Amino acid sequence: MSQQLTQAVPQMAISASTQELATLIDEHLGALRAESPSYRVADSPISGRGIFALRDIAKGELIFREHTLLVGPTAHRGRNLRTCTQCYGQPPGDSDASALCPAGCGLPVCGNCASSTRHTPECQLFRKWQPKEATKAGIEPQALRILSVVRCFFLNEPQRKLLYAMQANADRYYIREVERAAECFEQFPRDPELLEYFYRTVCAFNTNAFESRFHIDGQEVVARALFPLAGLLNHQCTPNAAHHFEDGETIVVTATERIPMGAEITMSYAKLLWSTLARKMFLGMTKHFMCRCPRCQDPTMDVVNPLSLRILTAVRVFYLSKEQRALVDAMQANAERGYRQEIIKAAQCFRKFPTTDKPFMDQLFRVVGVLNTNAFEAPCRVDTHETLLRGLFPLTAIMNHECTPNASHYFENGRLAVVRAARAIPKGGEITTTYTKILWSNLTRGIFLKMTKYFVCNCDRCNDNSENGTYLAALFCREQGCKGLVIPVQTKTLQPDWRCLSCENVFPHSKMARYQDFALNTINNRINTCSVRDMIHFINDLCPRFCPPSNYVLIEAKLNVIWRMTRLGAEEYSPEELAHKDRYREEILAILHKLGAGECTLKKLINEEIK
Ligand SMILES: C[S@@+](CC[C@H](N)C(=O)[O-])C[C@H]1O[C@@H](n2cnc3c(N)ncnc32)[C@H](O)[C@@H]1O
Repeated sequence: MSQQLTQAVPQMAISASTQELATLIDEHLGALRAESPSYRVADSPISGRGIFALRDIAKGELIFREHTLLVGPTAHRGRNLRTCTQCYGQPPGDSDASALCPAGCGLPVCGNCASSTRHTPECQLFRKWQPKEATKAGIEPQALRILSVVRCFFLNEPQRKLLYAMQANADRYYIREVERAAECFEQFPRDPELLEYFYRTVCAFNTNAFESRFHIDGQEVVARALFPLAGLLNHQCTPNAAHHFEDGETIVVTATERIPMGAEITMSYAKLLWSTLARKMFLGMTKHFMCRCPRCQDPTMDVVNPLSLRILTAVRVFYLSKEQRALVDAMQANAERGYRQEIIKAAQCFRKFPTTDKPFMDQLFRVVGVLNTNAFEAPCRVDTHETLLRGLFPLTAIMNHECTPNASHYFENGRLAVVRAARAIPKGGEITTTYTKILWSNLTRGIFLKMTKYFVCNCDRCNDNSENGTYLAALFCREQGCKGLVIPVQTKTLQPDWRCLSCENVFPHSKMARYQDFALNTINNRINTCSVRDMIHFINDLCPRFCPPSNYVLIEAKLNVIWRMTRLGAEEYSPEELAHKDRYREEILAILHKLGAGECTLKKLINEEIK
């Protein structure tokens, strides 16, 4: 494939602002700046500024190494948030609460880093803003559950008395349970006295009943049950007793710690791991009280809040030197209003976030724009603890995108980016990297770039609908009896027509997009649920019925098998399975070769896997 973007350009254009940026980057690199670098920052014909070869660069040659300018936790919901925000190791203990800074800033930090000079200013700032708690309450929906209330009619006299002695919060919402049930019957009793009894009972139920979970023949059953003694236990967010159900009719209450004589035995009505805010909302709305236990009074005992954690990287800009801040200011920030949400949502996690300070907020909005346009997610490992960092590497980020780029980058422990030539780069050629996965098809990359990076790529690969004969987008023809390959016709649109290479029939994009989605979902579902062994069978025997072997989704599935088998070790697999893995690897290397990817990161990873 001819590489139009990387052809030598005779004269490099360098505007004053680009020169200023280049100088700032040199200072940022410090000792990592080579004495006579093989590249320079200049104005790019692709977009804005880019990096260009100052001399011929050989394939595989190191182009530069760069440390982060700004780095912090990615703080993705659902990932392990219990990571020290300074050293990225795992704080001791096994709960989120034990990982949080004892001073109350709401950030997870290990014992060593809690008093470090790096944490102190961040801690002071977050405390000044007064962290609230993690948001999002899980409030249980009210269902129509009148049967258990009706059963009270069948209680004997002492049992009824006991029921009447139980607390019954008078909530109109509870009463609606009776009203909604009444609507289901033609002849629901309207006798005021009986209705009054119903209302009282439904309130007692809602105030005291448990949802007991137990198993019958392997099936989980949820029942609504009244246990008057257990119902007497008051709530504490960190209680001294726990309960479980032996079956729908027996509750067992156990002390979780030594309870001294005379002390009140408590249980939790809310889930132990819920945040303070979630617990408050649940208790307030469903149990009608405000808890005042020590945990509710002390937000530092709460779980790690991903929203306030994520803006840490942006906040760290305030601790950079004047020159470093100038470098951040000189970086591109795509004007995507959605990026601001990150700051707005985080601000809501603090009682005193300076939202009315416009210059401060504008600065944060700009920084978060810079981060979203330029930052990388780089894996980092401390001992056995693995995490993803969000790092700003200004020089690495200046590289423009090309779908089969001439340079590859990787990270050393989250804080050092290394950029190498994947192919020979002629003097004056722009040095490019890829923002997408290299094996994705033209359309998939196009949609990803448009939706997340806000541009349309115009590289040679994007303009070749066969992608150098790899046919990564190809699907089977929808015409009966024809098993030909169908590929997109036009290249500069995200909704092309598709044509069969055998029967030449043309299909609308909507039809082929549905087919591609079906293949993607079917294969990805298997990846998520199948063992490696079953996956190999699925790829070899079932996929060929509905997905051409060149399709990128199938190629990615083979890559997934390779990584999973590598992780578990060869001894786990039969010689036949290992032979399939070798075949998949050769197929993928052949595709990379066809694409002209050279010594790209994926090839490097696959070759390292062989070792
Ligand atoms: C990380 S920045 C790259 C450096 C940028 N050119 C600059 O001047 O700072 C990413 C942005 O560069 C632009 N860009 C990068 N590669 C591009 C390409 N192949 N075609 C069009 N725009 C591109 C897009 O605006 C993208 O959001």
